[in-house]
Amino acid sequence: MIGRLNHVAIAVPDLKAASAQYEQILGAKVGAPQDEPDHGVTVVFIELPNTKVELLYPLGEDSPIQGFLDKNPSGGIHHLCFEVEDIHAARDRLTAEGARVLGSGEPKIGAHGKPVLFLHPKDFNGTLIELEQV
Ligand SMILES: CC[C@H](C(=O)O)C(=O)SCCNC(=O)CCNC(=O)[C@H](O)C(C)(C)COP(=O)(O)OP(=O)(O)OC[C@H]1O[C@@H](n2cnc3c(N)ncnc32)[C@H](O)[C@@H]1OP(=O)(O)O
Ligand SMILES: [Co+2]
Repeated sequence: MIGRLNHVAIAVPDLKAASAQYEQILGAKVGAPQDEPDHGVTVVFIELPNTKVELLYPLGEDSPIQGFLDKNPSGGIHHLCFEVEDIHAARDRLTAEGARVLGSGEPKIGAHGKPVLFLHPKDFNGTLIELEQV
């Protein structure tokens, strides 16, 4: 069911500093910040030959990543995003297997304009999983 690793997301305390680090110290191709109010984050994508890094910074009062940054003030790996062909079929299969789909259970449009869903970290070895339909 899951396909390619679309991105590894890192929550950061300072988006500008983290972007500069990837661009200047790690020599990566860093995109411009994108506000995603529907998700409560500002994101920066870093294109790599085989996947992407998604830098995340809280946007707005009730950002879903604020709790994570409060617990991890220097930042940390926040989630893995896997690609799926059919996000509704994936959701239904995962739910049938007892996995918790976060939010309403209906996919939202993510940063790439594709439907995304999130699976509870406690059901996947302490790792927040995002699914993106490609
Ligand atoms: C623009 C979209 C973009 C894209 O790629 O297209 C994105 O990726 S948007 C990314 C931001 N959106 C989300 O993360 C949505 C899904 N996340 C959530 O709903 C919350 O973050 C949630 C429910 C996973 C955690 O929320 P919160 O931290 O406020 O809740 P708790 O404190 O109750 O946490 C419960 C439990 O889980 C642990 N936790 C929290 N976040 C993570 C994480 N990222 N990885 C691993 N574990 C996590 C937290 O420490 C608690 O554990 P406990 O042992 O009980 O302390
Ligand atoms: Co993501």
